[in-house]
Amino acid sequence: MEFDTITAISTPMGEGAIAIVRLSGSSAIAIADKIFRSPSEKSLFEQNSHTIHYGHLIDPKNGEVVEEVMLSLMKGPKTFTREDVIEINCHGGLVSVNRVLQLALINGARLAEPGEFTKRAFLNGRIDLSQAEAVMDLIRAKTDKAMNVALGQMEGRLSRLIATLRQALLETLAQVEVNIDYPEYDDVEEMTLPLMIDKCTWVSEEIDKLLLTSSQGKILREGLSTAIIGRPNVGKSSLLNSLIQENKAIVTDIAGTTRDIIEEYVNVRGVPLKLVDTAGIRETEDIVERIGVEKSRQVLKEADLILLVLNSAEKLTIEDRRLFEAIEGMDYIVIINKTDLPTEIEIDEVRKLSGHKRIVTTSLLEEQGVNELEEAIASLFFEGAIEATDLTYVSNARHISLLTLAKSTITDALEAAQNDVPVDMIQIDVTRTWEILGEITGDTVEESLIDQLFAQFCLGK
Ligand SMILES: Nc1nc2c(c(=O)[nH]1)N(C=O)[C@@H](CNc1ccc(C(=O)N[C@@H](CCC(=O)O)C(=O)O)cc1)CN2
Ligand SMILES: Nc1nc2c(ncn2[C@@H]2O[C@H](COP(=O)(O)OP(=O)(O)OP(=O)(O)O)[C@@H](O)[C@H]2O)c(=O)[nH]1
Ligand SMILES: [Mg+2]
Repeated sequence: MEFDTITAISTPMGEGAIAIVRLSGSSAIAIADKIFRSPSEKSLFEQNSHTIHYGHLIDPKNGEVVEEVMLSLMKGPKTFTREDVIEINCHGGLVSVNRVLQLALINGARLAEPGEFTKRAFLNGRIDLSQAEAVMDLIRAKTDKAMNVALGQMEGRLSRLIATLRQALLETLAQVEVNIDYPEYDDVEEMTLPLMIDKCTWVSEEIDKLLLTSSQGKILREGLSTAIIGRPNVGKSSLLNSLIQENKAIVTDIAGTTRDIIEEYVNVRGVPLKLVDTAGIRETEDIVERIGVEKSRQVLKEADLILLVLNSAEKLTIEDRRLFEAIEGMDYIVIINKTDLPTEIEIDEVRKLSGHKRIVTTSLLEEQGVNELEEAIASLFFEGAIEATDLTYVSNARHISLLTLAKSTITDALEAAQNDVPVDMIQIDVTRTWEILGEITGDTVEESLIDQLFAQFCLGK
């Protein structure tokens, strides 16, 4: 496909020693040639692809030197976008980068939309939609594991699996057509239904496997939403601070210190946590504190994991017991804090209240027990997890919802086939499944959705 030539700043604005302005499109080299002069005065058209050149940017209107740069020349189709690509490495700093961008714009390039370079890689067939989405996930990845999931998807793992499933469905549909067109087989249904049942069962099982990875995949991507709860003054904010190894949350000996929700991302032994420090939960007359307590209850509802903090130096209270009730059935770890003080808490009672759940004792003041807690979090997450490396994870909400939809249409097809529903009815469900799976890779997706997806990218990507 032929597109106009786009340009954008591909590095963060106003940060860093060097910045990159990127151009892509059929006139990228011509535009660069107009504004770039190397000491050898050789035209860029005479240079080989994938070479880098030192020189100056010159304003062709007045011959003035605009910048000193390094320029990379990459001729299509072996480029990020499959088009001719020029990358100008200029000095960092807002003025320099903007000058270079202006020069490119004045000389025939158009300002790229967010994600438009990656969109071209998609439109020119170098990557499919799920791979393009992985590029975005990669930028946003907060941990090694999240990055590996994105890399796997970018390399086309999910795409290949989806393509295999679609191919199987297509072949089944083709075979059904053959059976219908050649009715020398006296019973089309008899020929066709077992084949359909067989293939639909396989596709359905594969979709199930993918969906099974989705909760872990989503957590790797977005972080395990982890709420720190407990009565006022037990050490919740101290816990947040020691997990993130910074003093983000205010810690005082005044009960009711934390009134708003504090959120922090941390990487605990490869598990990304979105940690939420909450206001201590108690009945309170203070209006500000009460709003905080209400929010804490809300956070509690949405959490994937609860860290319940108790005070070792006090007897269990009715509020502690209520908290145990509130988190029943959820994943939680009990932390008995302040073990440096004389023990008052009824440990056996805590064991009973928490059932089989793990209990960790800490003295956050003396920095004791944090390692054990980290271990408990990591083992909870990876417990029973299948070998993470050779799994194709699904982590993207759009993909998960499409897979769920595909699962329901293939189940419809399967049930119909098992109940001797006429073949042409089953064909509709199988075709629909094929279409839905195609939306993941972008084969059967609408243009407006494509635009919307790429618009979420950062500028210059
Ligand atoms: N300077 C710079 N660094 C960058 C990028 C970039 O665009 N520019 N990337 C941007 O995100 C990433 C690298 N990703 C890339 C992916 C594919 C191709 C590419 O040219 N693919 C060709 C194969 C080239 C070959 O075989 O030699 C192709 O698939 O046809 C280039 C970069 C990270 N670093
Ligand atoms: N002795 C002792 N004191 C601790 C320990 N951990 C925290 N503290 C102290 O307990 C007090 C309360 O700690 P915070 O972390 O603010 O408690 P919180 O649960 O966030 O309290 P609220 O925000 O008021 O609900 C502070 O004075 C801490 O220094 C510990 O292990 N031992
Ligand atoms: Mg607090």
